[in-house]
Amino acid sequence: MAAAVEIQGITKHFGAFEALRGIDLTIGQGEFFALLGPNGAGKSTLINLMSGLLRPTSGHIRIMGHDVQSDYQQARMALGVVPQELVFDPFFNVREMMRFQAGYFGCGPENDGWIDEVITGLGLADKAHTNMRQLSGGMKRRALIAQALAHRPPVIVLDEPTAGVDVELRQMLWVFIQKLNRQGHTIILTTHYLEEAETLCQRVAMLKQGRVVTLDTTQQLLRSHAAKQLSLRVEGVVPAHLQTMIKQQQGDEVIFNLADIGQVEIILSALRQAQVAVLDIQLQEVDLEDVFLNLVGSQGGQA
Ligand SMILES: Nc1ncnc2c1ncn2[C@@H]1O[C@H](COP(=O)(O)OP(=O)(O)OP(=O)(O)O)[C@@H](O)[C@H]1O
Repeated sequence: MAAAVEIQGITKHFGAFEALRGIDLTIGQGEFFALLGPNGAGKSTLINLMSGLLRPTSGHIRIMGHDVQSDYQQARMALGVVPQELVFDPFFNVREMMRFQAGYFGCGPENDGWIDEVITGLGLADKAHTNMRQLSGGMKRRALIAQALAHRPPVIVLDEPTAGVDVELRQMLWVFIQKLNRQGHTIILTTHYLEEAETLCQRVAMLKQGRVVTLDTTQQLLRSHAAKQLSLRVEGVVPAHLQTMIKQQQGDEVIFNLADIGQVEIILSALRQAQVAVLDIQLQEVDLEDVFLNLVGSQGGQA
């Protein structure tokens, strides 16, 4: 698979602080890729390096084969970044803003069909002639997504695109982005909604303190981090030899990590022998959130 994004030996220091400590990552063309990590892990810094807003301390990034520093114009044209913050030009309406943005990347009237497709796909059709400053917060968010897509970039980066947006926009955005992905666009997503990454993304990189701590397919990550969990309500003290399998214990509720389904019988018979009564049983699938917390912890960022 040809590379959409190649990140080689990237470090980024802010003074003495090392925000990125050597990132190597290749994202293939047509992938739907998740970049995950706790607050401060370095996701936005990496995205700002990809878009050329920041310069790396060392290393190289290429977008669709174009070096972000030595071939900035081509690299930037290949990339559409939906930023976290709502920053917009208050003087344009939605369509004008998109035309202006596309024009900045050298697109002319031939691009208008695409602009209409994006406006419709994001549910902005009846707001196309509304001035940006008159849009509600949710509509502004849609318009900013549209703006990032205006020049039809092959690589699309979505930095927390659904933070604080309503369910309707979230669903509409994902239907549209999945359609673009099927058409061949590469999608890179950072999100705190891990179920989104689990549903949408084929591969996941997890960042912690400026390093990639895990890089794998979503399926493999879920498979390799204990396929299931057994949640029990018990009366009595769980025997010591089962303690290493316990993921969490609160009051009478105990959650066990299962490496395989055969361990259910082992746990239940050990409890029976120890005369611990089982009041309730639930078998649960592990989700990406469990994997994430296992690997990076909730305090995985850097102070
Ligand atoms: N301009 C800057 N000057 C100094 N430190 C910075 C600067 N930009 C980012 N940092 C630091 O670099 C680290 C990584 O920040 P970054 O914003 O990339 O994290 P993040 O993973 O995107 O976090 P979040 O999920 O909160 O958006 C943080 O500790 C942050 O404080």
